[in-house]
Amino acid sequence: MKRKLEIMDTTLRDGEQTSGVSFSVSEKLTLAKLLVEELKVDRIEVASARVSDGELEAVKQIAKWASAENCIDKVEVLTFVDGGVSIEWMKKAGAKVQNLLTKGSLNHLTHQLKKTPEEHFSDIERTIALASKNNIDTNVYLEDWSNGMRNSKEYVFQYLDFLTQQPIKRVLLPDTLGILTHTETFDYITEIVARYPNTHFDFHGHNDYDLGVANVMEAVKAGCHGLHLTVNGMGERAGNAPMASVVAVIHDFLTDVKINVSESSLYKVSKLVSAFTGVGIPYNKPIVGDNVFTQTAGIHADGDSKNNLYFNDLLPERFGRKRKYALGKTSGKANIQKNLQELGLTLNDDELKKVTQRIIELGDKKERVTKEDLPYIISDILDSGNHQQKVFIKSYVLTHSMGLRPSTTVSLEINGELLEAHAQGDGQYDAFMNALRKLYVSKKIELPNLIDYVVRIPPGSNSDALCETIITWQNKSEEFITRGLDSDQTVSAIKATEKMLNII
Ligand SMILES: CC(C)C(=O)C(=O)O
Repeated sequence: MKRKLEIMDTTLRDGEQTSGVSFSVSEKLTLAKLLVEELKVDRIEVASARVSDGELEAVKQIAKWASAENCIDKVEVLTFVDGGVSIEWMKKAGAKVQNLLTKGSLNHLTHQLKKTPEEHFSDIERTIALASKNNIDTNVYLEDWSNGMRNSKEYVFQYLDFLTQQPIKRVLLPDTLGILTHTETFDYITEIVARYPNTHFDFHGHNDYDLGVANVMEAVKAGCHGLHLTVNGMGERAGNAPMASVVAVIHDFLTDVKINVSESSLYKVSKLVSAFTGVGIPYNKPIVGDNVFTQTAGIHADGDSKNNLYFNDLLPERFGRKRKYALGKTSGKANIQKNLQELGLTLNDDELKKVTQRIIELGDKKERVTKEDLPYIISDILDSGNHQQKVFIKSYVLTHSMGLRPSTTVSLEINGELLEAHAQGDGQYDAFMNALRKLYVSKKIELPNLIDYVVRIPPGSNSDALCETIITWQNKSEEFITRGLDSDQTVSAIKATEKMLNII
């Protein structure tokens, strides 16, 4: 039978200790509901007592909602050994579970509180009794517990001997400074769980050495009963163990425990927290980063079509996401084919080769191409293929300087003959057209009139790779359109113009 593991989310308390982050009252309420109702965490720590009027209002609103939903016991507040001030604050807020911050290392106790263990224990005992009297349940944090285990183990066990006799619900073991290795985490928690088999222990891991997830894994293996996590790993300094990675690790590797958290809501919650905090999610953040389900190398896309050779157990669909195939220098035909399939498009070999070539060229220019850009590239390539090219724009110089009229020098090859002209205009493109007109007048050819000029970027594309210029021309009574595609707006107009020169 699987052992139940409680997940406590502390995004709204420790997560808010991320430098520069502050949630508004309504953001806290929205996230509290989402964490409990949709992500289905067991408990949420929503604030520190006494911090501000805003925090009091946030906890009041969360407590009101949670009471109405019969889940007030899931809402926890960090409190202090302060002679009852935090308890009064809890009463005003309507919260019913306090996470009391006490000292888990002799170092903190003697240097910060300047008390003896006995004095500290009796202050704690009074605080717990006062809470009970006011119908408030108590969990107890042993701040700096990890250092305590390393440097003052005797104190930690003296304290736990006392604490486990108190009317409390849980003991919370923080690696406050994120100093533990995974082996230490395993050894310390194994020792503690063996010594106090009837006590519920949570582990609260920080990520200073990027060992947050590894330590949490070892804490679970060692028998802890609950974990403290934050969405996107937000939190003090390097943050806390991140919710999404830990949930995936538990589901895939720690199969003797069960958790309630819903994998398919992780991405949505992660995005919302990022939007509320303004803290971006790194592209490569496991599970929730933008790029983590994107195959970039063509060989991977090819392998995906052959018995899913490049899949692992982290299937994007588990997390409400989709696999993507990047378009760029290294992506190759297989990635393009995967994107074409999604768009419902097919190309022959020659067209596919040309599209691949164009994407490689854009990649060389450091441009990022997306699936939404593809129809534009294809249309540009198919369009170019329709005309026998007899005019080539060989080179041009466009100048645009403050206080001077824009000017262009352009050199053209027409049926093998090289011609050059210089002109000024009201803008760079106007100067370019004036130079072309000069060249064509010398050949007694009248160029069509430009009657409409539209610039757009492929809709839905979130890349900055491409821009399309669509020009409508009038040649005597006939109207026609040419299009140019490039990452540079003026160049896209020049490409559309070169097409016109090859049509007339
Ligand atoms: C404030 C305390 C509980 C904390 O977050 C820690 O010790 O890591």
